[in-house]
Amino acid sequence: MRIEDDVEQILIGEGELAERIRQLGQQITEDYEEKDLIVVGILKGASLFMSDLIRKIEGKISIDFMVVSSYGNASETSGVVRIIKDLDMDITDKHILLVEDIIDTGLTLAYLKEYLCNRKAASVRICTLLDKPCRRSKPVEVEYIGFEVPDEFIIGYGIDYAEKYRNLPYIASLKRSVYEK
Ligand SMILES: O=P(O)(O)OC[C@H]1O[C@H](OP(=O)(O)OP(=O)(O)O)[C@H](O)[C@@H]1O
Ligand code: HPA
Ligand SMILES: [Mg+2]
Repeated sequence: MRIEDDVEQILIGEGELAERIRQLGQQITEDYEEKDLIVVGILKGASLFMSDLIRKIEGKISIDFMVVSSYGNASETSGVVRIIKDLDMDITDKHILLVEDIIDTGLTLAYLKEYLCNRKAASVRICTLLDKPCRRSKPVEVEYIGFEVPDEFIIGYGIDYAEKYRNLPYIASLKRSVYEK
């Protein structure tokens, strides 16, 4: 079976992604002018978005990564946010921008925001490529949003189902028959 056979619908194409990421980069550049900024990518999902976004941010930023997981191979959250790799850097008095691929229930980002605020960062803001607001169970403030997506299981551009489909260059919905069997 080809990977495309599991795609229900392409929701956001490559061109649209590139243009929105350019706009986000410009906005972040303006908002953090003269500030000591660490951009933190949340792996694995944000890997592609992070690498494209930071190339659209001007200025002397630093980058770091965390590896966090709560979905595993399932299509619903386990409810437990596991930190598999923590930050390498000391974030005391630094401005932190968390970069995520998708906010769904809000559990992951609410947990991470509190976790980093407790480490005495100067500020912690969130930039997510996708927002699925209809599924939110944990409210969390998000400063930068790329696109809103419907209540479908999303794949592509870094986002997986059971560790597959991250390599699709666009954002798509996954056929129900794939995750409901
Ligand atoms: O708002 P929530 O319901 O918490 O869902 C969002 C989180 O779920 C996904 O991570 P996942 O646990 O699948 O890890 P991954 O990035 O390695 O795929 C996604 O990358 C977000 O981090
Ligand atoms: O729709 C989704 N797709 C993949 N991973 C996710 N994690 C939260 N929501 C999703
Ligand atoms: Mg995942």
